[in-house]
Amino acid sequence: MSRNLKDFFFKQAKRHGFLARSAFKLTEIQERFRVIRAGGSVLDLGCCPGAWIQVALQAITAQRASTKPSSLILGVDLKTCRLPQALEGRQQIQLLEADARHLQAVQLLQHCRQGFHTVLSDMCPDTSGIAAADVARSLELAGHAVRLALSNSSELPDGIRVTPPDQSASLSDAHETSPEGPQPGGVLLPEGHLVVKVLSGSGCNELHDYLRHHFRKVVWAQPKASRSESREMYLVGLCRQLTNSAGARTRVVPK
Ligand SMILES: C[S@@+](CC[C@H](N)C(=O)[O-])C[C@H]1O[C@@H](n2cnc3c(N)ncnc32)[C@H](O)[C@@H]1O
Repeated sequence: MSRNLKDFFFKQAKRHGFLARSAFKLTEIQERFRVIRAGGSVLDLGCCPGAWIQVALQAITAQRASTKPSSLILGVDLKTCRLPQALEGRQQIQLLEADARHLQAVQLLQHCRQGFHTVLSDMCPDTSGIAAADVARSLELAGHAVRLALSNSSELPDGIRVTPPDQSASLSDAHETSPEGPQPGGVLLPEGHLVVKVLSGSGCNELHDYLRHHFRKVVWAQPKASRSESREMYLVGLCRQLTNSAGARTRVVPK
């Protein structure tokens, strides 16, 4: 991105009262793919300083849907996220200070029992400047976001290391069981959407291919507000599909 464009997004963020220019990345993704729905629930991994929370709040409260009980944003970050006063009091926003690599889906479902309509991850590691190492660490974080969303860590592509899920932490009490077929693991509801940041490099295509088994459509997005020197890209998985044990997709009826 040119210096001018960089200044443009910085100024725009100030003008619109966004906490960071990153707001425009999610805004662009939302305008293109409608990943967040009015009245929906959103898990925002790596939420600090809170610009995506601001964008998500606008989306879930659109069409006067704010009073729906499902309307919630759960922001997770390693750091303490201090939101401005105007946001702090909003009942739709909950914050959790935690390392996403050590979280289990059941812990997140305690905040939103039905599951989330949208899972976002803008998590990124502190970069070292060594491209291969940075890509690997960003893929690891992306892998954890995918694990929490879908909870099928044993199927994650080679090269993506994730903490093994706690087998004792059963999700069966969080998602209804049905004799008709496979049930969702993780926190993402059937037909829900996923947005995950990765630094492009080795392993990204494998993650893309993996997600294709779980979503009706998977696309790459590179928002204009991303810095041109940055390798960051977003994988967008649209409409989660359930898979059976053989990996075949099953038609799901949205809740
Ligand atoms: C680019 S910032 C996110 C910006 C945010 N989307 C916004 O618009 O305000 C990346 C965040 O990921 C967080 N992060 C990195 N590793 C994490 C981890 N393992 N668990 C939780 N958060 C993490 C960092 O603390 C940082 O705040």
